[in-house]
This record gives sequence, C-alpha cells and structure tokens, in this order.
Amino acid sequence: MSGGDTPCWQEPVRKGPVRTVLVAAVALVDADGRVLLAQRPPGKSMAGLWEFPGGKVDAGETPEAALVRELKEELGIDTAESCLAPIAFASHTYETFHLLMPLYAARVWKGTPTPLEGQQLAWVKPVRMGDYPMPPADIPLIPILRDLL
Ligand SMILES: Nc1nc2c([nH]c(=O)n2[C@H]2C[C@H](O)[C@@H](COP(=O)(O)OP(=O)(O)OP(=O)(O)O)O2)c(=O)[nH]1
Repeated sequence: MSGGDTPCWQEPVRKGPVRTVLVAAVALVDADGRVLLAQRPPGKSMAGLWEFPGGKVDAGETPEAALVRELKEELGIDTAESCLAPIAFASHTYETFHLLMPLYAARVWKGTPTPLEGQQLAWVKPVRMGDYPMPPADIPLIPILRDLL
C-alpha cells in the first residue's frame, strides 16, 4: 500500500528540538462504566477542557507513583499502584512541548473523589465523551476507552 492515499498519512513538519514531558493519567471507572473527567480550571493552559485526572511525573518518580500522589492531591482518594492497569498512551506535540502520557484504568480506590483544586468533575460514559471538549492529545484515547470499557 502506498502511504500517500491513507487517512493517517501526514508529511512530517520539521521543527526544532522539543522537550518531551511525561504526564501520567488515569480513567477512574465506576460500577456503571462511567469515567471521571476533570475540567481544567481558569488560568491554566487549556482551561475549560475536560481531562483525565493525573499530572506531570517528577524526576525520579515512576508514573504509577505520580498518579497515586496526584489522585490524593487533586481528588483526595487513595489508590494502590497494583490497581492501576496500563491501557493506552497519548503522544502529541503541543506548541511548546511534546506530551507523552500513559493512560491507566482503575476500578478500585478508597474515598470519594472530591474536587480539591477548584476543578469541576463529571462521571461520563465513554460514548458521551464527545460532549466534553478534551485536549487534542486525548482525542485518540476516546475510541480506545469505548472499546475497552
Ligand atoms: N492530567 C492530564 N493532563 C493532560 C491531559 N491531556 C493533556 O494534554 N494534558 C496536559 C495538560 C498539561 O499540559 C499537562 C499536565 O500537566 P499538570 O496537570 O501536571 O500541570 P498543569 O495543568 O499545571 O500544566 P501546565 O499548565 O503547566 O501545562 O498534560 C489529561 O487527560 N490529563
């Protein structure tokens, strides 16, 4: 097959070196198969868009440890690394950095997710995620979640 007439084919855009940022994110899945989305608060980059809970992985930290830390800080819930199942990843070039974001799924945690950082929360069925504008990096993850959950 020649690449030029396939939908995924895009000629590479040559740019200078980019910094790759590692961000860990999780689909928290409830008993009804709904996934928790959090709305990015005003003042942050991509404010108003809905994202998976998570955040940047610190130097010397594993993605799983970063998620356990972020979920406690952002939502006040306790999670165990052993309950985080890797399911997909996003790899997307933004204007100022390249995002590499492993996405985990978790169905078990302790506590009730509470918006501790002023963010809005929504439990959303994967088929309804199109109603929630998400960062460009997240768009390819939506059909994967629909298939998996
Ligand atoms: N947590 C999370 N971050 C995401 C998702 N999709 C996506 O592009 N991102 C980006 C937004 C941020 O640039 C970065 C996560 O950074 P962060 O949560 O630790 O910190 P932040 O919002 O203050 O980030 P920033 O304003 O400094 O860019 O990853 C997602 O689904 N979940």
